Order: sequence, then structure tokens, then C-alpha cells
Amino acid sequence: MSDAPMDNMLELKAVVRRFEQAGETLEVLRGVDLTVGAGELVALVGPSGAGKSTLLHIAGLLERPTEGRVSIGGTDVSGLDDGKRTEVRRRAIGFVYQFHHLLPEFSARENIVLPQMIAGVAKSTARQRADELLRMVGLEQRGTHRPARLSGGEQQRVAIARALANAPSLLIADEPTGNLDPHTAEHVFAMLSAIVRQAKVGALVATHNLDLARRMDRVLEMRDGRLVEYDPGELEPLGDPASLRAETSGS
Ligand SMILES: Nc1ncnc2c1ncn2[C@@H]1O[C@H](COP(=O)(O)OP(=O)(O)OP(=O)(O)O)[C@@H](O)[C@H]1O
Repeated sequence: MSDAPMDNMLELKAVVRRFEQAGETLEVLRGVDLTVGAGELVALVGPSGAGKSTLLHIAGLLERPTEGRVSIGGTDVSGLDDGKRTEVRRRAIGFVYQFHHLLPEFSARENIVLPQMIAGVAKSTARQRADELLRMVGLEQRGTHRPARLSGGEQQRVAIARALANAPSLLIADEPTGNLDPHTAEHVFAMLSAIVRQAKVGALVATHNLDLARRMDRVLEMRDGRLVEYDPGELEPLGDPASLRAETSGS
């Protein structure tokens, strides 16, 4: 078991990730320390290729670090075998991507029921929880609709509800509003952040969107394999992260 405080939903310690490619070693993460607390929203920014996805995969237990330790919800998972890691991932981590990845042949409600059943929850309990989550994201009237009958923003709200289905400790989001128009993105992000804070989930959100990053509790930039921290309220005075400047200056 870990010595991580219980209110750290994610803790990475001295995480290194190297890739061996054509006889060359690429060190993408060079000693990353990171904590995400309960109810905390942390923005992860950085230029393309900086290693954000690699970091999200390690935090989401989809990949193992070459070195370093990972704790989820206060439990150090570094020594667990693949089967146990999958269990922790299903129970304790929710994922939201740029594209909703809902199953097209299932209704919104069924999309939220399924991950619970995979985690071993009884169907009646899973349905109750799905209805509760649909209410939470304001879609109680849309539960029977298949994804194709929902708007982009509604689809993403269902994806958020699905990610929260098993009451995870940690939410990992990769450009969660990247496929939405600015107005809808605003609405979906406001909903996401309210739920994260209320449910005391820790959220690690990779984004290129400066406006979004600013409204999170902390902004971390991946630079040269390490994380550099920015105070969201001080982004401009300190100078915006290079990646955000590049993304926002042309728009
Ligand atoms: N499986 C792999 N084998 C070899 N190199 C890899 C592998 N996965 C990632 N990389 C390399 O690691 C670096 C970081 O990639 P990563 O996808 O984490 O960046 P990113 O910041 O998420 O980029 P983007 O914003 O474009 O998604 C890149 O140089 C990439 O080519």
C-alpha cells in the first residue's frame, strides 16, 4: 500500500518514460512529479509531441512508466500485475476523449450502464446510477436516444456521465471540448468542472485551449520531459506557455 495522502486522487513520483526506436532511446518523460487532489482540475498543456498523451496513458494505467511510481486514489499500483491494474482502471479511473466514442447501437442510458456491468455492478443498480448521471448532466429526457440522435454537446455530456459511471477517483480528459463550437464547449466545460468539484473527483485535462486552462486550479506545461507549473490567474503576467501562445495567436 502507498503512503500517498488519501486526498490525492493521482500521484506520480519521479516518472520516467523511454522509448527505444531504431536503436535510439527517446526519453519523453524525464522525472515527472504530479499530484491531483480531490475536486481539483489540473490542466496539462504543451506542444504536439511534448509527451502529454504519454503522461495521460501512464496516469490512466494504460502504460507503465520505465521508472517511477503511480498512485491512484491513495493506492500505489506500481507493483500490481496487469489484471489488477485493469481492475483499478475500471473502478477508479474515468476517461473522456475529444471524440465521444459512445457505442452507436446503444442508447445513452445503456452506454452509461455498460461500464458498470463490466465492473460487476448489478443491472438494476447500474440503471439507477445511469439515470442519476443523466439527470446530473441535464439529459434525463434523452436516455433512450442513440448517440446519432444527440447533438455534439449532448454526446459529450453522455461521455462525461459514462466516465463517472463507476464513481472514479480520477478523471482523465484529453481535449474534452476540442470537437465542440465555443459556446457548446463553454457549457460542457462548466458542467464538467462543476461535477468534478462536487463529486470530489481529481481531473487531469490535456488541452490546447487557453481559456479553459485558465479556469482550472493549476496549469502544468510539459516541457523537455518535465512539468512546469503556472498559476492560472497569472498566466498572462508570467507569460503564457509556449504551446498556448502558438495555439491562440493565430485564432
Ligand atoms: N510507442 C511509442 N514508441 C516510440 N515513440 C513514441 C511512442 N509513443 C510516443 N512516442 C513518442 O513520444 C513523444 C511524445 O508523444 P506524445 O503522443 O505523448 O505527445 P503529445 O504531447 O501527446 O502530442 P499531441 O499533442 O500531438 O497529442 C513523441 O516524440 C512520440 O513520437
